[in-house]
Amino acid sequence: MNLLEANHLKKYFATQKAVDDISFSIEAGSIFGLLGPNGAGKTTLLRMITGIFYPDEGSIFFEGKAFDPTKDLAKIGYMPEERGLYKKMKIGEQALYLAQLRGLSKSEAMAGIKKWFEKLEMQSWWNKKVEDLSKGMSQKLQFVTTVLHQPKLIILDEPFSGLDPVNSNIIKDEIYNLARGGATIIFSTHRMEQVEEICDHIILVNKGQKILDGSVKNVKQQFKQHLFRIGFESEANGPISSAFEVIKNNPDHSLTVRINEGHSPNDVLHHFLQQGDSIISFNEILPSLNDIFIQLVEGTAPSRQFQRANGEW
Ligand SMILES: Nc1ncnc2c1ncn2[C@@H]1O[C@H](COP(=O)(O)OP(=O)(O)OP(=O)(O)O)[C@@H](O)[C@H]1O
Repeated sequence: MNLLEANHLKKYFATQKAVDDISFSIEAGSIFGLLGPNGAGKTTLLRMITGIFYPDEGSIFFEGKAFDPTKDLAKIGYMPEERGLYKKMKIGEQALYLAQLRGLSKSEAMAGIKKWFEKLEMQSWWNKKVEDLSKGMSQKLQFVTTVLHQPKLIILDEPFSGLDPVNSNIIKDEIYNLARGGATIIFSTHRMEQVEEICDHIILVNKGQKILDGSVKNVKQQFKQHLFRIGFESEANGPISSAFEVIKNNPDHSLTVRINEGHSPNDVLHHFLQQGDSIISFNEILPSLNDIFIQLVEGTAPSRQFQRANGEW
């Protein structure tokens, strides 16, 4: 079941087509990556999903019904890229205030804050002011205030910016836990390695248009270049065949090969076995999301790691 469906959304600012006919759907309980370069239209899309902007055209459905910000916003937690915390307010009071603003009673809010502050080791922060927190600490506070009211849809714009690796992992685990508990997550970022690790499904937007939509697995399959890395016990005897092209002879007795059209991985294995080579590993090399992103957004060739550097492989 889809928690959210966006149909042909358009938002123009004067002549700037910030979002130009974008449609997508988000399955309930999934982690959905909204990707795109600077100025692509991500924030504008998120602002429409959170009722900050009305679309010029198109429609949004939330839980199968036309999106109604007055009713549905209580079920959404949005952590925008520009953080909105009151600098002079104490941390505990602020969390309490924001939770009540999102519909929790004081006792529900207190219980939630206690649970989250313990989980994220923030208990000693209660009487500190926001202005006394580091960037990473205020990021954690913002995360807590986003999820405290147990929203069905959690929208996180660059949630790891400013976090050290330990805190990034803690927040990442909590994102998984929230999804496992049934929440749906929209995750907007430029950091492709995090997307690859966390997201089930992605869309890539560029210049206001959607240019890619699919599961992380399918997208990587779609852009694969038939590259394989074959490990040998000792140097391969006969690395010449019409079935493949050697892209790189690696120092660890392995070859990176590209399989030629009309041939299969079995043909490659067959060739080396016939040559009497002892194969110890055989792995497909799929492009990283970073490669795919750069290829689609910049129009450059993929798999930079396999491009010639100074004429050498
Ligand atoms: N309120 C606005 N008024 C005029 N133009 C706007 C407004 N908001 C966004 N834009 C323009 O719309 C386009 C998309 O902007 P948006 O903020 O949605 O991009 P983004 O993908 O979130 O970028 P970033 O990754 O840099 O945050 C940009 O060209 C931007 O200048």
